[in-house]
Amino acid sequence: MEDTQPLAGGKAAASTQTSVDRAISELRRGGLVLLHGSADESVLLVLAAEMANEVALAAMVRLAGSLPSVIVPKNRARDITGNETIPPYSSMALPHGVDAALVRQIADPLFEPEKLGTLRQSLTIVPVRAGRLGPASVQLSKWARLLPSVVVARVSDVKAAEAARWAHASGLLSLSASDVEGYVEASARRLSRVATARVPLADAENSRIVAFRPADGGEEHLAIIVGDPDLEAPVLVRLHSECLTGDLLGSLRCDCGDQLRGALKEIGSQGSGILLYLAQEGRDIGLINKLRAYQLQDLGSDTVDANEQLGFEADERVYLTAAEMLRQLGVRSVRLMTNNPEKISQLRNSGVDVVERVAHIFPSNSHNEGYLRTKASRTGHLF
Ligand SMILES: Nc1nc2c(ncn2[C@@H]2O[C@H](COP(=O)(O)OP(=O)(O)OP(=O)(O)O)[C@@H](O)[C@H]2O)c(=O)[nH]1
Ligand SMILES: [Zn+2]
Repeated sequence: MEDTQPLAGGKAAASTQTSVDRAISELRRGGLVLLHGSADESVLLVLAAEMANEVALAAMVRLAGSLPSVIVPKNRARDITGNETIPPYSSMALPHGVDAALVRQIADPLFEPEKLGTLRQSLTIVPVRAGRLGPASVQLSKWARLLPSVVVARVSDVKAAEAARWAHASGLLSLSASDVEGYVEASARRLSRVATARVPLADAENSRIVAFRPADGGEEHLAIIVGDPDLEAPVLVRLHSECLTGDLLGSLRCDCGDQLRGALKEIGSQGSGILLYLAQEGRDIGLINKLRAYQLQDLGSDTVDANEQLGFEADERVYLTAAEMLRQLGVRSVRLMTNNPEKISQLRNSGVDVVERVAHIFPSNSHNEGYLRTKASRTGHLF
C-alpha cells in the first residue's frame, strides 16, 4: 500500500473545483463572492448570512448597486412571517439601513422572531426559483459549515459573460452556478494519501493510521488499518463519522463513543479490518450547527426535525470519499459494520461490494434513548 498522489483531472475541471474551494473559504471568513449563471443569466453578490458584517454589507450595496435580500430556509421564513405555505427557500428584501447584527438574527433559527420587532412586518417573502443561483448560493453556505442562509444582491449592470472579469477588477472571487453542480463528486476524487504511521491503540494494538488529505483544503480523513487485511476477501469495515462530543468528550447524547471504541475492539478481536474516520461532524453539518441542533432538541424537537429546522437535510452525508479511500487502499469488497442502510446503498452505488451487514448496536443510556428511538423510527436504522 504505497502512498499516492492526487488523481489528475482535466485542467478546466480543476479550475472549476478550485473556484468553489476558494468561494467556500471566503464565505466562511465573512467575505463576498460573485456567483453568476450562464450567458445572459443574472449575477449575484453572495455573503453567508451568519457571517454578515458591516464592511461586507456596505461593500455589497456599493458594488451591486441594488438592495440586498436574505435567503432563508422554509422553517425560518414561516417562523418570521407566520405564513404556513412557504417554498423550500424564500428571499426577503432587506429594508434600507438594516445592520449586520439584524441580518444575523434573521438567519438564526434560535433567535426568537418576536425579538425582531417591527422589522418583522416589513419582511415579505419572495420564493427563490428552484434550479440556479439562489439554491447554489445556499449550497455554498452549507459546504462552509454555516447556516443555510445567505445575503444576496443582484449586480444590475453586469452580464454573466462579463462577470469573471468584473469580479477580478473588483477584487472578488467569482464562480458560476454550474461550478457548484458536480462539485461533491469531483471533490471526493481529489483525495491524496499522504502519511502512514504505526499507532498501537488500546482497543487494537496492531494498528496503522493512514491519512488522506482532500484537495479542497478541508479536514483530513483517516483510515485505521488493523492487522493486515486480506484484500482478496471481504474486509471487515466500519465507516465512522466524526463526533467530537461523543468520540473525544464521552458525550452521552449519542452512541458514537461506544460505536467507535466498540468497532476498534471488534476489528482487533477478529484480527484485521479497517475503520474509516470521516470528517463528517454532525452528519456533515459541522460542530457548531450540531450544537445548534442540540439546543433545538432541548426545546423539544427530535434529531431529524432539529436538522430540518436549521434548514439542513436530516442527514447531509455522502460516502463518496469513503468509497474513494477504500479504492485507494485496494479494498473492493466489505463486511460493513452498521445499522444504517443508507451507508450500504451509497457504498454499493459507488462500486464497493457490500457482501454483509454486521450489526453494530450498543446499550442505550437515559440521555440517548430518545435519539436512538428516532434513528430506528425515522431514519431507517436497523436496531
Ligand atoms: N446533526 C446531528 N448530528 C448528530 C446528532 N447526534 C449525533 N450526530 C452525528 O451523527 C454522526 C453519527 O451518526 P449516527 O446516526 O449516530 O450513526 P450512523 O453513522 O448513521 O449509523 P451507524 O453506522 O449505524 O452507526 C456523527 O457525525 C455525529 O456527530 C444530532 O443530534 N444531530
Ligand atoms: Zn455522536
